[in-house]
Formats: sequence, structure tokens, C-alpha cells
Amino acid sequence: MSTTLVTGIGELATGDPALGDGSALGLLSDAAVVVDGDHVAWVGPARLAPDADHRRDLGGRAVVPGFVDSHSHLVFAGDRAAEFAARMSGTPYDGGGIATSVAATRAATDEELRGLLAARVAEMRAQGTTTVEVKSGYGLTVEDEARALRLAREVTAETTFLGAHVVPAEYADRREDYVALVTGPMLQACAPHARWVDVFCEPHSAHAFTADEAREVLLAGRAAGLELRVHGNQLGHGPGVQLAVELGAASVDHCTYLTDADVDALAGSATVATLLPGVEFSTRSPWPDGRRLLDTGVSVALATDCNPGTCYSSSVPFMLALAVREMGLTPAEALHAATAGSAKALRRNDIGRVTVGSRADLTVLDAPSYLHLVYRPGVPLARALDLG
Ligand SMILES: N=CN[C@@H](CCC(=O)O)C(=O)O
Ligand SMILES: [Zn+2]
Repeated sequence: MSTTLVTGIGELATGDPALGDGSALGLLSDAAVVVDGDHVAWVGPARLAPDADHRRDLGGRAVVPGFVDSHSHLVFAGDRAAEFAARMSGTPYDGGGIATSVAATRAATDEELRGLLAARVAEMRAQGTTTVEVKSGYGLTVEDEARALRLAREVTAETTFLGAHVVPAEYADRREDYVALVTGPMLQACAPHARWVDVFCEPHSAHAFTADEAREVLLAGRAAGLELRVHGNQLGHGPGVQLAVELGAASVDHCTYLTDADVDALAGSATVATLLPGVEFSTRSPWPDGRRLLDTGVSVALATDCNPGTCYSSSVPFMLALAVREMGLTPAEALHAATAGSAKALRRNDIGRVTVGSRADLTVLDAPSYLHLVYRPGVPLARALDLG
């Protein structure tokens, strides 16, 4: 395996407080990194760098850990631009539009879905994302959910079974039969292709799942060897956060509406609160108080939730800008949340940082500092560094 010395890094966010300036981002200036195959072999000041087989000079640009997008729904066909436009004029989001994406996704061929998925992953990489979690949830039959996860597995190890996304129309007056399908044959067909199980736990939507239904789905997933994540507290106050904490889920995502008790429960737990500011943006929802979560000691992650309904954006830099402008995070906290924070939400310690032994997932910025990610919103500064 050959080694590459990456030099000319004006500012490196290592993600390790022991390196660099002692902050959570572990900032080093005039840094270098040695990459050996797919992992980092050395990090430090450029003047101390060892030799390597190849060299790459970044000309003073900043480098940050590749973004970890720990929440996305990339396996879908069609779009819902008209639904978005209606929302901007006041129509509230209730999850009912998911049925439109389910119909389009079921009608698509494997090749069509594979092409759409590959294009979306490439779009993310071009914006600096090097790890993405991908959920099923637009199939909602045994075959269509298993197909979505098989295709997702072709692009990422972080695949999530979300058969409990909504109750399909054909089961509307026999919900218990759909929960039985999800926890039985569908789970059996999907578990081999999934690492995680997730559920849309939301009493404010007739389409989503109650706390009891969600618990049943999560426990069945755990019994099948899957780890837990939850969509919770998106449309109003509800049981999602408490359920996620009670069951030791790795992450509860959205957290748009939190009570004091929810914040306290998260603060004393191993469950990460994943904020998805693109959803508040695209659904005209209130902004969660990210500042309060951090000040209370909650672990926070940031992700896109890229999906055709509530946020059709694959841009982590856009999420950073929203988190800083609207949720009270500093630029450093936002970057930390979208790297180390979302790595924690995936229970991974080999990504979200640039330290010896971590994966060589480097994102380079056409800028001298990570601050520009937020300072220059909408400007395509970030891209995953290709050393191949
Ligand atoms: N809320 C549930 N699921 C997705 C939206 C899916 C859709 O509307 O297509 C979310 O994370 O926001
Ligand atoms: Zn989601």
C-alpha cells in the first residue's frame, strides 16, 4: 500500500483536542497528514512531516474531517417540488406526501434507483461528505424495502431499515397488520442488508407510529440484531425522545419540539440528539434550541435528512450555516456536530476526525479556515479530497 504526504494545509481541524490548539476541533496551522491506503498514518506540523511515496500540496487551503451525514433517505424516485411550494405558502407538513414518493419508488426499476442513488452520493461527496447513512422507507412492502436496502448497501455500510416510515394507505384501517408485517416478514427480509432500525414515532401525524407501535418495531429490530435510531419530536411534543433514551438508541433525530424533561433525559443518556435544520427550513417549522442542548451537556449531531419531502438538500455546509444562524451554535460547534457528533450518532470512532488510525476521509475547502463554511453560505467551498 503506498503512502501520500498531504502538505500545504493552512489550517487542519483534526477533531482531537490533544492535537493543535486544544479546542474540540483540535486546530493545527501549517499542518501535514500522511495517508497510508485508506487510513491516516501521521498528523502534525508540516515541518516535522515524514517522507512518503507521493506528495500532494493543497496550497494553504483548510482541511476538515470528511462530513458524516448520519441521516438521509436517498433511495427514492420522483420529487415533490409542488408540495414544497405549497408549504412555503402555508400548507403544513404531515407526512402524507410520503405516499407520493412510495408510488414513484415502487414503480422505478433497480437500475433507475441505483443511478439516482449513485448521483446523490456523488453530489454529497462533491460537497465534502465522506460517510452517509441511508434509510429505506419508500418501499413499504417486503420486496420493495429489501430492494432499497440492498441498493443502499452498495454505497454505504450505514444502512437503516425504516419499514415503519408511515402506515401505507392500504393498511390505514388495520394498522396492527402493518406493524406485524414490519416486525415479521419485512424485518426478516431486510435485516441482512441493514445495520440499523428506525421508526417515525409521531403522534401528531395519522400516518406515523405511536409510542407503543414504535417500541414494538424497535424491540423486534433489536432482537434481529439491528441497532436503534428514532425519528422523534418532529411535528410536536411527543414520546420519541423518551423512547429513544429508554431503549438506548444511538440517536433521536429531528428534536424540533423538546420539553424540559426531554432535554434532561437526553443530557443523562448515551443517545445523541441529531438536529436536521434543513427540515425546519423546508417545512417552515420552529428552530430547535441547539444552544440549550449543548449547554445542558447533550451530545449533538447535525445531518441533512436529504429526502424528497422535508428537505431535498444534500449540503452539510448549508446545515452548518443554518445551525449557526438559527440554532445558536458557534461555527466550531456546528462543524464538530457534523463530524465527531454525527460519527457518535453512528457509533463510529474511525470517522469524523483526522487522527492516526482514523479513516483517511479528508475534506478540503477552497478557503483558509473552516470558518468560511458558515461565513460564506451557499458558496461551494468544500469537497472530499480524492487521493486516488
Ligand atoms: N419525518 C419522516 N421522514 C422524513 C421525511 C420523509 C418525506 O416526507 O418524504 C424526515 O425525516 O423528515
Ligand atoms: Zn428522516
